[in-house]
Amino acid sequence: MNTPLIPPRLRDDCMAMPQGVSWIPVDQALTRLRDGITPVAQTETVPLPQAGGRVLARPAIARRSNPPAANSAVDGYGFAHAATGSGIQRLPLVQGRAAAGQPWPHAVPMGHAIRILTGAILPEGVDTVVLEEDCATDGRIVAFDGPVRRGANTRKAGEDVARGATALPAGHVLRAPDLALLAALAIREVEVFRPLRVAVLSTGDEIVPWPGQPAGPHQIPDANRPMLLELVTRWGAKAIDLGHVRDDPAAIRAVLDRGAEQADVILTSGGASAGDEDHVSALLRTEGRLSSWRIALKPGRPLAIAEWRGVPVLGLPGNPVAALVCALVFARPAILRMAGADWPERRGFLVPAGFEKTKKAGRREFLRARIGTDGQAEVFASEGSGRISGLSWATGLVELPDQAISIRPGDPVLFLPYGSFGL
Ligand SMILES: Nc1nc2c(c(=O)[nH]1)N[C@H]1C(S)=C(S)[C@@H](COP(=O)(O)OP(=O)(O)OC[C@H]3O[C@@H](n4cnc5c(N)ncnc54)[C@H](O)[C@@H]3O)O[C@H]1N2
Ligand code: MOO
Repeated sequence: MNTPLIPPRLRDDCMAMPQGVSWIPVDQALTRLRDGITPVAQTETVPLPQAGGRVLARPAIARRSNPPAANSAVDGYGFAHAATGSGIQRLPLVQGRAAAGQPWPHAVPMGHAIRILTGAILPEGVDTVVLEEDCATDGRIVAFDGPVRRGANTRKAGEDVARGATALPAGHVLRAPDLALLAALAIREVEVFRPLRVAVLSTGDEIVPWPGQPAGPHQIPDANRPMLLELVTRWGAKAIDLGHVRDDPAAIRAVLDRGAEQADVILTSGGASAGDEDHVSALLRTEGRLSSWRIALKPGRPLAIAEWRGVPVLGLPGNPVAALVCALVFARPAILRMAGADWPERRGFLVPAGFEKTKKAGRREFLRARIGTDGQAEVFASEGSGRISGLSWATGLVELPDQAISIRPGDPVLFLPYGSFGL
């Protein structure tokens, strides 16, 4: 007699795991990922104007001080403090002037003053400057109300950075303000790590590559690939577009091989979970080295962290929302660290929740969010992982801790602006 089939109790929760199987907490998966990373070793020297977005391979050492010499912080009149006191001061003016780029080459006699402009090197005999707005003058004498503070309105040589000091450490990603700093310190070129090569690949029989034929009703345009290529480019990597492959293990294997030859890291999307056509995770498990899979994360639980022919692979879930969240939370720190930068921790700030939510304990959740005019975090109306419009609606993510179970309006929640992920 046939035994009747007995299904498990209906839970309708894709985070509910079979007996004995546990989800890997996000922090543990991130630690494993970080520990498995070997940063690129090759470096190159590039001229400063081309160094934006690159990662310093050596500390940047100041070749000159900033400022190089003591100078005036304002337009005014300079003199030796020792010759002044309390009450109205009247000092004869030296007939000349010290301006930025036009230093006064003589000494200013004790008890005299000189017209001086912002940025001008303090002439010999000058250690203090009084603002022109605080002075009266007839061109021969300058008068002001004392006492003035010794050294007022002046900047000391090297008060910002002294020659020989470390201006920026190795591992620093150069941004626009850093180029200003290094230029000021006469650093004309920098040694940086070579750009990381990141290959991006989409999978799925339903996916129509872009640019491609018009999509039929059973097909959808490839939304993940343009997103991921743009992200990795923004993160300073050289993006390698491996295109789109069908749900065919042989074809996916061949493209992963190509990726492992051409790139330092491979990002795939789709086929990460455990369905009949989820070949990416299956291949990574059987022929690669899968280190983490099934992460206690929503969205993005099927994220696969693995190696293919020695090259790290992040098998991102196909749902675009999950693909973005996994890219920001996992791929970004991995890519930056591999590129030689410090491992970036997620940085956000606490804001009052402008929403109410219950969640299961034991999973990290990321919600599409933005800050409303009241300063509270609003979340997108749907948590559906295919609702791509919410990604554009949002200006960041709210991260809910593993153990949180209920969030009420006004509770502090962590808001991670897109900008904190380099978007
Ligand atoms: N029985 C279960 N089914 C699913 C589970 C589960 O635990 N049990 N997990 C769900 C979750 S969560 C996600 S996320 C998806 C992830 O699955 P895959 O990584 O295997 O992704 P696919 O099945 O290939 O695609 C999912 C979804 O995303 C669309 N997609 C895929 N690639 C793209 C692309 N490049 N651009 C735009 N959209 C894309 C695809 O058409 C599917 O609709 O699995 C759930 N299922
Ligand atoms: O969690 Mo899936 O990763 O919903 O999109």
